Amino acid sequence: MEPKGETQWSSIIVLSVQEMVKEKIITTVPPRYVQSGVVEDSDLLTEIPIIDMKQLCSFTSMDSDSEVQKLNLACNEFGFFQAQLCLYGHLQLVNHGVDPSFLDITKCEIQDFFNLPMEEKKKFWQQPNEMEGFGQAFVVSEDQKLDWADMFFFIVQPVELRKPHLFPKLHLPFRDTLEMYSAQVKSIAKILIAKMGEALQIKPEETEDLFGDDMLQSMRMNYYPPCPEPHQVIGLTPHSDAVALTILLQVNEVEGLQIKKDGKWVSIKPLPNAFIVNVGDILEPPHLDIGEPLAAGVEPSSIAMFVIRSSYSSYPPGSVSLRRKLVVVSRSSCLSLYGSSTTRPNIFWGVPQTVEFLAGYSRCSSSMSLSCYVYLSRDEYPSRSGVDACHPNGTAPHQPDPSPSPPPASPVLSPKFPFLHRASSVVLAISRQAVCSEPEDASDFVSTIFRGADWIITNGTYKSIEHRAVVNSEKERLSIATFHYPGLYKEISPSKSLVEKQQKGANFRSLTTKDYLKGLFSSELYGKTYLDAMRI
Ligand SMILES: O=C(O)CCC(=O)C(=O)O
Ligand SMILES: [Fe+2]
Repeated sequence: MEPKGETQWSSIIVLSVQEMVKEKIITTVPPRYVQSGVVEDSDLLTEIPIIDMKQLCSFTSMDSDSEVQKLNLACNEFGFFQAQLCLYGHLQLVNHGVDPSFLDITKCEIQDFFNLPMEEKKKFWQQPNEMEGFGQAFVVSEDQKLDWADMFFFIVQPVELRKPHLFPKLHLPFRDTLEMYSAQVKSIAKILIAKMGEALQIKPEETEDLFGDDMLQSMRMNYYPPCPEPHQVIGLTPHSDAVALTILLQVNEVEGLQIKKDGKWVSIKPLPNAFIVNVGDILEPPHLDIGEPLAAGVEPSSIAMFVIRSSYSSYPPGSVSLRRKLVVVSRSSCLSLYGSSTTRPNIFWGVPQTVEFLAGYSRCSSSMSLSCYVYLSRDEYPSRSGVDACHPNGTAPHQPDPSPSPPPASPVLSPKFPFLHRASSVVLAISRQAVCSEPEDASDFVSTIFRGADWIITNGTYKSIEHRAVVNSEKERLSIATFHYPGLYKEISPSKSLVEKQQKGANFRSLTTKDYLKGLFSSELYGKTYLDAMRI
């Protein structure tokens, strides 16, 4: 397999934060790293469920069952109120069978790797139109805020996808160490996925097929330098991992990982030599609560703002016509709601980019914002192109609203609507009222979208958790995340046996891991927006 092209993801090349901190005595944070929402101190500490791998794999069914049950129970702790099994997004893994002295060696060598002289590291730096190597990921615009971190990202498995100038060129014994680490972590991932499948009563053939020998594995080593103003920056932007399963190891003793629990950021205190396992988006459920239509005359309770960026779209231009279904709220009213607690933070406004199109519909409840996206072809919203005049400090200058034009005659998008289209940054607001103003159309519109959302493997069962990394003023922090995905050409879709069991009659979409990743890496990282964007 030709590695190039298959995994041709890219991120704009940026300077090394580690180098910047090393070379200059930095007393204030350069503007590009200053985040608009100052990172607040979190005294909250959470203990995440601990799963004992030895017990999980035990042949004594009693032990093994109870550990599988623990996996299930983890969900209740998170309080995701569904009668189904859910898995708490992060858990710690002990007794995982990886020799602690081997882990110590791995950690030391990762530290040495980041401490190589810049001349050496340059050989492994990202190249134009590449994502792998040293750098940052998800940088899609020259004005985008940057994380206070350097990373080294690369595909490890399958071997034929390794970039020739990266992994094979790593020095020894580091390369061998990583090779062994990769194999050991992969086998843990396989066991965990099999056990999750068992707990969910997914047919073993299904998980084995998806996560077989061709399973994709990548690694991301993170280096977070100390920062003179740690509350002004973010080490790693909030996100959920767009993978199936992440196995994370803290490389040094410095804490910084936080997860979002009940709407608050809480720190995780890792156990020594435990892996932190994180359920990714590919196993995450869609939220199907679409809410009640508003009664006539009732003001909309919420307006949602969304950004969708894209570098590609897979639907034929002009094939979608939803305009008649939606009334676009003026950008001024959108802005007046901007910053309210029911809308997402303002990061969306800070990134000027070319604009394609789109419309979104959302119902914001008090607890969470439910969202979905509908994409309109560019020529349906020509006047929206003013949106790219966003002001970098987080407020967008008001643009005149588009003048209404006659609604196109074509029908609401079909459930077969080709999927995966990420347009350049655009924010539109659609009021619930607007959607509800034409009840028939609205329900058609909404149900079409939500039917389409049923596509991720656990079909509404497991939960990926938003997390981030924060930094401190004293000490660098390092971690290594190993991501696991189905094979590059495997179709990601809800498990068939699970769908049958749940009798939901899901009308789900599927797409290959390759397309999924292509969409992912063409956008800025932010919270669960990628997953949300896939909910069409
Ligand atoms: O550094 C950490 O603890 C988190 C890393 C992470 O979430 C990631 O690499 O996806
Ligand atoms: Fe992550």
